[in-house]
Amino acid sequence: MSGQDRVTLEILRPAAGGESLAHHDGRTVFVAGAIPGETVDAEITGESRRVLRARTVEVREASPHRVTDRRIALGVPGAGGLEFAHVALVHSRALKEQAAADQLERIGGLDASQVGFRVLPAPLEAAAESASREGAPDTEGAPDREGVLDGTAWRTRVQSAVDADGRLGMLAPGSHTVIPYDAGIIPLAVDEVNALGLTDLRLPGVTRVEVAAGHDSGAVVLRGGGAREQAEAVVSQTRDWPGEWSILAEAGTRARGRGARNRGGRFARPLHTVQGDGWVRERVPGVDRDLRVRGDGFWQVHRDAAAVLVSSVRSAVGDPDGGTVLDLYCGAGLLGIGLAEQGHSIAGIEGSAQAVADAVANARGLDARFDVGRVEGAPDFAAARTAVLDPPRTGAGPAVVDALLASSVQRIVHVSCDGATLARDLKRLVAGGFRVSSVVAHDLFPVTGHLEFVAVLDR
Ligand SMILES: C[S@@+](CC[C@H](N)C(=O)[O-])C[C@H]1O[C@@H](n2cnc3c(N)ncnc32)[C@H](O)[C@@H]1O
Repeated sequence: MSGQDRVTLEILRPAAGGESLAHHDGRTVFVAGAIPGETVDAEITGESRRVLRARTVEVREASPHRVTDRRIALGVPGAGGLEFAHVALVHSRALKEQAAADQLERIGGLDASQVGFRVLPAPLEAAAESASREGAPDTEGAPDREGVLDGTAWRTRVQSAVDADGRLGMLAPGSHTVIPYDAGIIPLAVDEVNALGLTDLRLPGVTRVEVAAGHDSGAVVLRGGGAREQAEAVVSQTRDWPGEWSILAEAGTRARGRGARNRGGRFARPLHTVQGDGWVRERVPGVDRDLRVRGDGFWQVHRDAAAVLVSSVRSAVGDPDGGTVLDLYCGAGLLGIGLAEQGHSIAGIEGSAQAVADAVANARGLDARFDVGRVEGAPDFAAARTAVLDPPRTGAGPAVVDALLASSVQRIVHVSCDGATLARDLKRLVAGGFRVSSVVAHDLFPVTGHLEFVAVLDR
C-alpha cells in the first residue's frame, strides 16, 4: 500500500498513546484522529507485515464525543502531541483508561479491575468540571475555566521548535516540519506562560525554546547555534514579566565525556546563564518549603502534578516505621522531601548531579540523603523496607527490578509516565514474589495520549 492509499475503517477500540484500533484485510490498523464507534476514511501512513498505521482524513460517522479539532483554535493545525485534540476531555479520559487497562492486562498479565485501576482527573480539571456542572461563576484570579474544561491550560513546562525564520511552533507528527504558533498561544500552556508573549519572538538560529514557569519565577532555555546571540532579545522581553526570570542559552560547543549524554541520549551543550540565577522556585501545596529546580532540570509538567504525586505517594507509603525509604530517580527531591516532611528517613538516588545538588539544597534540615548515581548500580537497596521509584519513560527495567527483588524492600510505590514499561516492570516484580495492591492513573497530560500511574506493590 502506498502513502496515498485510502481505506474506510470501523474504529473498534482505543490503543495506547491516543490512537485507535481497526482491522483491514486481516491486519491491525493503528489510526490517528479517530474515536471508537466511528467510521472513518483514513490514509495509510505506514505498514509492516501485520500492522498498518493510518491517519483519519474524513469522518463518515462521527462519535457524539467528537469536538472540533482544538488545534485549529490553538493556531497549530496538524501539530503532533495533542492526540485527543478531537475528543471531549471527559471521554478522552475514558479512552485512556480503557487503553491502559488493556496494557496492564496484555503486557503485565494483571486484571485491571482486580487492582482497582481507574483514571482520575487532576484537581484543576476536576474542579472546573464540577463548578461548570453546578453553574458556579468563575472565581477571580483562577485559571480561565474554558481552557481548563477543554484540557488546554495545564503545562508549566513547554518546549517549542523554531523554524528557519525564527518563529516558535510545534512539530508535525513524526517530522521536523515546524507549524508556527498562529494564534499567539502556546498550546496547553498555563495562562501565566501565555501572558508572556513568547509567540511574538523571532529567534533565527535557535532550534528549541524551553519555558519553565514556577512560583513567582521561571526560566527560558534557548538551544541551538544562535542561542547566545538571541538571548538578549528574550532578556529585553522579560522586563515586563511578573516574578524573577532566568535566561539560559546553549554555548556553541558540545559537551563531551562522562555525563554529557543527559538529555534523551543526545549530547547536551553547556548552558550559559544570561540572566538571573538559573533556578525556578516551586511552591507545592502540601509541602511546607519552596523547592528549587534548575531551569533545564526535570519537574512534573502539569500545574497540579507535584501536589497530586506527593499526596498519592504519601498515602501509599503510609506512616514512618523507622526504616529508610528509597527515593529512586529522585530528581530535585520532590517525592522524598514530601515523605521526609512526614518523618520518613530518605535515601535518594539520581543520575543528574545538578538535580542532586538541588535535592540536597531543598532537603536542608530533613532526614534525607541524596546521591548521584545510576539506580542500576545503587548500593543502598539492602537496608530499605520501602522503595519509591519514578523512572523515565523507559521504566526501571530488569536490572533495577531484580535488585529490588533481592533487597529487603517490602513495599514498592512505582510512579510511571508510561503504561507499557510500567506493566513490564510489574510483571517481573510479580513473578519475583510481589503482589500488586493497587494501580491508579492521574490524567496529568490532558488532550494527549499520556497518563501518570502510581502502582503499589507488597510482599
Ligand atoms: C520522571 S523523573 C522523576 C524525578 C522526581 N521523582 C520528580 O518527581 O521530580 C526521572 C528522573 O530519573 C533520572 N534518571 C534517568 N535515568 C536514570 C538512571 N538510570 N539512574 C538514575 N537516575 C536516572 C532523570 O535524570 C530524572 O531526574
